Amino acid sequence: MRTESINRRKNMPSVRIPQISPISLISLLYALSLYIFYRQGFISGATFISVAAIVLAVVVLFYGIFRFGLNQRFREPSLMLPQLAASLLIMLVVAYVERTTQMALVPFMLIAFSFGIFRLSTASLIGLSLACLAAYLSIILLRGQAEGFVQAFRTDLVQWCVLALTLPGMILVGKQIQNMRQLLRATRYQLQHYEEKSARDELTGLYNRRQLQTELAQARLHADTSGAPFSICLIDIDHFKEINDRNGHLTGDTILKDFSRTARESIRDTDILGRYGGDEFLLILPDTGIKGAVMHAERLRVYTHFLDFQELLVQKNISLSIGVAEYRSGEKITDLISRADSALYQAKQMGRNRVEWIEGQ
Ligand SMILES: Nc1nc2c(ncn2[C@@H]2O[C@H](COP(=O)(O)OP(=O)(O)OP(=O)(O)O)[C@@H](O)[C@H]2O)c(=O)[nH]1
Repeated sequence: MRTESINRRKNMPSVRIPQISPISLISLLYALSLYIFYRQGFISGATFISVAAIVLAVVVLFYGIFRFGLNQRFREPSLMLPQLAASLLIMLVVAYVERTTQMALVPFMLIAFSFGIFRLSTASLIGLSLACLAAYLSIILLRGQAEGFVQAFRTDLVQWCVLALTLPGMILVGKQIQNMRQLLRATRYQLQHYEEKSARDELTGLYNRRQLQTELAQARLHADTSGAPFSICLIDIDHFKEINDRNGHLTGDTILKDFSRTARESIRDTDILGRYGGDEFLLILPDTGIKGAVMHAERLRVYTHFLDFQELLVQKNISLSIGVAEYRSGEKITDLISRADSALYQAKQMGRNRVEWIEGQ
């Protein structure tokens, strides 16, 4: 079917160049900020080089993991938690070793967390926040013990309190964003579902008349731009009124469904079959001229004629009359359908159970 083939095309894997993750970028920016500390004489060259080397190693490690698809082996392939934990750990260790870098700790920590709120569960976010706060408090206390609980210790403690009050706010915002994303995803899914449903005929599951008009317009556009031919077959089940009258409307419905299923199975992936109305069906054959279309129609007619409806029908079989027409460049779709309809009328007039087409196309 057409939708399936479109979906298949849409779902084809595109060549993706692995990128550096946002968290790795934050770590690199953090290393860059340390360069400023170093240039201004706040930290030693050795510290800067060591931190830069560690950050680079972590970035390369995660890049490699994503590049070779090793992340797919994990339950959460974005590896947000380990990435975030690694980057926060580096910042905390540096803050412990070089006190002045604490200035950069809070803003970078908040930026790192802001990425986490898109991927991590609330429980993971709370856990990570508590771990960070505990580690940061330990650093402050350890340093206070070593240097004495003086003014600097109180400043650090105030900064810690501010962070402790900011992080829950951040988690709250994150939860709101996650809820909104979930709602958006559900709405998009529902919209797709309704779109798909509105294009289908309820009884047979085939495209309905409205969708067929869209498909015909697309086929016409494609033919006009590419110069490739396309043809249509207007298919009608013979004496369907009689089938209904003799076997009941419900049996008629079953025949329509069974025929639709087998017809769908007998056409190419690129062909489009829809219910044009009542017992009439329309088959669009892209890249097919009149000869090919007549062949297709004839095959479908024979195929259908040999379908065994012994358990449903007194007359055991159904037959089709089919009118075929090839698109003439620039003509209106209504004219194309009208020619197929004339051919179908001819087929009915000539005794039914046959394929006809209008000569001189
Ligand atoms: N069971 C069932 N019948 C339907 C449905 N839609 C239309 N019909 C019936 O299909 C029949 C179509 O009959 P006609 O258009 O007269 O054509 P026919 O009996 O096939 O005669 P020919 O086309 O000349 O061979 C009508 O009796 C409709 O009521 C449907 O969804 N289910």
